[in-house]
Amino acid sequence: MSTPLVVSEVCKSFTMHLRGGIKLPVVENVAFALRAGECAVLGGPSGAGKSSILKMIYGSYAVDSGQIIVSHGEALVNLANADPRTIIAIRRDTIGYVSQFLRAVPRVSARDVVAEPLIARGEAAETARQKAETLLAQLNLPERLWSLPPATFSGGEQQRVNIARGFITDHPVLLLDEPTASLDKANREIVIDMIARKKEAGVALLGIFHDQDVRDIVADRVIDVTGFAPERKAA
Ligand SMILES: Nc1ncnc2c1ncn2[C@@H]1O[C@H](COP(=O)(O)OP(=O)(O)OP(=O)(O)O)[C@@H](O)[C@H]1O
Repeated sequence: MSTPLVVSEVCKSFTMHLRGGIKLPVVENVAFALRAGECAVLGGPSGAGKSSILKMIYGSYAVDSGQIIVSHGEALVNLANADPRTIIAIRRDTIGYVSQFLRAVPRVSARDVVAEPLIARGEAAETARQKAETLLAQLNLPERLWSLPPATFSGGEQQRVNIARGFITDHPVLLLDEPTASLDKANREIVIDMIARKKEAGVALLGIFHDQDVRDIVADRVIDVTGFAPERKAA
């Protein structure tokens, strides 16, 4: 079984420039590997560093030290020191990310927001839009909303657009930050089903799910982030 992501010895602290430059360590020596076809879940209390770990893997947060090795096409790339162009290419082709909140682009329809990652990978616009519609229908987003910009949608509607956008490509690694937080039970079950299908397709998923029921269903294993707490190491 392939291992598309290996995290080792990753440390992260935040420097508070407005507080005299003090350093707040968040996680130390983060280490785990993600296998194709599994869904691992980051566990631990609020503030333990779960979102920070996802953001480092997506290249949104810088890494202080350590390695995040991702299989990108034929190459192995260390995301911890990758240049911005490489990070953009990895986001286009290798690592997908569903955040908790949709960053809505003004005047772009929900259909096009969802289709955009496929078009960026070279898919014909019409094919991408059709696939977007299929996903939006699957997620029960009313058809009358498809041609509207999502800025005025409800929280749950925006989240479904976000999920469709994250799931439309066949990225080998998919990061999920609370993808079901604003959804009702019926739509949560649809997303659980979509996660299962990604696993069957060999995608490696890493998620944060505060909803215990969802977590119990989707998680093949839980990575306890408290094990990477700086305080514990010092003790
Ligand atoms: N951009 C930032 N600047 C400064 N501190 C930050 C930043 N992002 C996160 N932190 C701090 O890092 C710590 C870990 O935050 P993080 O969001 O990763 O935790 P979490 O486990 O995902 O929490 P939650 O379950 O509440 O979402 C917190 O103390 C938080 O205040």
